[in-house]
Amino acid sequence: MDARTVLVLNGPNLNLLGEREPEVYGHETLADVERLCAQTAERHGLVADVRQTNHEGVLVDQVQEGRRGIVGIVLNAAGYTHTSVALRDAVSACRVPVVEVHISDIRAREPFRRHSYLTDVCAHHVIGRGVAGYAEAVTWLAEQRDAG
Ligand SMILES: O=C1C[C@@](O)(C(=O)O)C[C@@H](O)[C@@H]1O
Repeated sequence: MDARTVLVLNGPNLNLLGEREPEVYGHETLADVERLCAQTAERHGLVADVRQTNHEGVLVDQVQEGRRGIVGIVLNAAGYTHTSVALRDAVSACRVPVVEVHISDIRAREPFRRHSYLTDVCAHHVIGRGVAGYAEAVTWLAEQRDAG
């Protein structure tokens, strides 16, 4: 990772994109997300480093790894969004902007999804825009870098 890196972190069950509740998350897979992020980053002269883990501590480690010296982090923490103070604390410690992404509109789903521990510590949010939201998030980070 270096000053051209956008770190794209995906939490639990996002490895199942495409087969998991397609009526909610669509038919695109994590490989499609990876391709989209790589292409979007490349258009801005950046490099996307896309990862996925089902483990909370690993996600915390990955956020810490990206906390400085890169363009920013795109974070779809999936289920940990609604449960993890540890992840929120890791995001708070970041010196680079973190964009919260959700494929579905968590504000319009079950009540337990409406609260995010991450929202007020993230610099920007792209929620309910499908997989295309990842491209929006990468573009936002690229624009921030260009403006800064
Ligand atoms: O796993 C996920 C995916 C999600 O983060 C989304 O991208 O819409 C929304 C979360 O509530 C859920 O637990």
